Amino acid sequence: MALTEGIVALLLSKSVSISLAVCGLLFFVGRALESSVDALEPPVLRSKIPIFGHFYSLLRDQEAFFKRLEWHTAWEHTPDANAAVANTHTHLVSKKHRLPIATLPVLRTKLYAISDPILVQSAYCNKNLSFTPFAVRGAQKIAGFSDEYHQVLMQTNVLSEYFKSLYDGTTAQHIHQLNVTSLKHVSKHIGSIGGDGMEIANTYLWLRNLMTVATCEGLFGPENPIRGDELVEDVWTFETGLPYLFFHILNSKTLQRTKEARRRLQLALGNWCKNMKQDDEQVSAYIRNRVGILRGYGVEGQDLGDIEVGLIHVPTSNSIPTLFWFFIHVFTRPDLVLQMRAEVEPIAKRGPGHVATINIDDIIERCPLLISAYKEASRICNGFTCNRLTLEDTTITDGQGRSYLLKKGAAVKMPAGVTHGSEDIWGQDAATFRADRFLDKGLTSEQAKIRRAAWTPFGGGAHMCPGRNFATAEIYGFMAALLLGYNVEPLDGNWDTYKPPPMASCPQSTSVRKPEDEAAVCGTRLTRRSGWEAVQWKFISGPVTE
Ligand code: HEM
Repeated sequence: MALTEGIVALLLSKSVSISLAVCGLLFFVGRALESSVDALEPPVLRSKIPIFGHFYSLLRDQEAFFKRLEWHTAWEHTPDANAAVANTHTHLVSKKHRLPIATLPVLRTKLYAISDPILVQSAYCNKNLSFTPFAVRGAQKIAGFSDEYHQVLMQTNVLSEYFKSLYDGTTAQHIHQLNVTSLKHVSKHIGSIGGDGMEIANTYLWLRNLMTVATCEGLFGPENPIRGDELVEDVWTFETGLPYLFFHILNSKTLQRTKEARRRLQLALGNWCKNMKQDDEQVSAYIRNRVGILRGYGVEGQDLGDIEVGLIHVPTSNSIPTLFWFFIHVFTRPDLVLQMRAEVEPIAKRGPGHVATINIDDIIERCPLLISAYKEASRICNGFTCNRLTLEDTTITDGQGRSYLLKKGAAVKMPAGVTHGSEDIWGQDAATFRADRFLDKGLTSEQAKIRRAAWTPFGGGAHMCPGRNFATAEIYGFMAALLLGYNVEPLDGNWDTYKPPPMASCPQSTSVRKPEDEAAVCGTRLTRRSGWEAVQWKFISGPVTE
């Protein structure tokens, strides 16, 4: 009795009554503000914090937000096993459900989160789901270009021509050229390692700086503007600061540093663009085409550099962390190194003058373990959240023929981190690296189909990454040469005692997780393998050779 009276007194106390009233009000305001949800839309998942709860959690938790959503707990009536007649008595139990897709109310709008691989593919292929509105909104914030140019973007055809030019510039013929030019820079670097070997103080920063310049050599040609240490650092300062530019996060120091780095990059690109000849075939078609489109719309000189900065980080921000994790997974496993080396050895052609030639196409066709190990590394480190906007009411369908209505104007988010880490799809050991996972035998055709649909490091549909074949060729070529020609050891002891750095979570502005503390990544020692002491590397891709 005393307890009941105590509870009643507490409920009637002023502060508790006010709190309950505020919660109640927020609840009803939240529900009143929520846009209506059709019965055919995906099931609604509400946040515990009304109105802006999902928005806040998404900003705070980034990709981890979607991992929490995957499992939804609901109370359900379950038949009582002890009842005399089955189903006559039920009791309520809390059950976890995997949610393949959900509607998340956010303020007055809603977003759909999809984690079922077949639904994800159905969304990628749907023409009513578009990336373009995000590109328009994002471009001005990221590049910081003038309102005048923003008007050009909105009122002309420039954006669709620009996107098309990216894909025209990455057809097979252009990719072969990019592969060979970029890997030539890598060859020069590792070819200069002498008898004493090379000590690298920080493995991540070594790969980052080397591959940033190599990639830009391929893209910009002999007059590549991104060569000096300061500009390479600027590319990464700019890339890391993108969320600050995009969401106007007012951390003045980071924002200021990001804007300063952006300005230096814009000036370097502006100078380079002023001198770039439209018919210079030493410059990649990927860059030439899009500068050509802008020139066609009257953009010239420094203005070109101001806009081009918006994509400067794209070719490096994902490939380099992927290469780093691939490198770590492989070289920390001496047995795997031996197996992969045995696979690569027959494809390297030794010629006169200590030249070893590696053909990228041979790696793709004849090194299944290397390719599987790469895919596995990328499955684990890629946490891309794909964004699309529904331009019209549209439906997508899963593998069992269940369809879901997606209403016009809603954002669609597809977190690859969830599908890449799913134990249902990849097995109980989904969280660990298993080099031959992508060679698994004995899968049913359904399982194999789901795995194919669930590996989406490059996105999908009309906006699937146009640089994917360049990125993978750079990584395959570099790793093949390291496996063949070098012993790779950590500076601080042997690999058995080495602990790989923890992975940071993936911000929405990028696709691949970096090491949590880049500055603390351990160093590596590279020494020449016996029999490969004087080798100089040469790469071939398709018909293109150095
Ligand atoms: C391992 C390396 C890479 C990964 C994981 C990666 C991943 C991605 C992803 C997830 C997207 C978004 C796709 C979508 O929305 O469906 C994308 C778009 C894009 N990527 Fe990559 N990328 C990589 C390397 C590159 C390289 C080397 C280049 C350029 C040479 C490049 C150029 C682009 C461009 C231009 C887009 C925008 C395409 C569009 O919106 O139509 N990427 N990339």
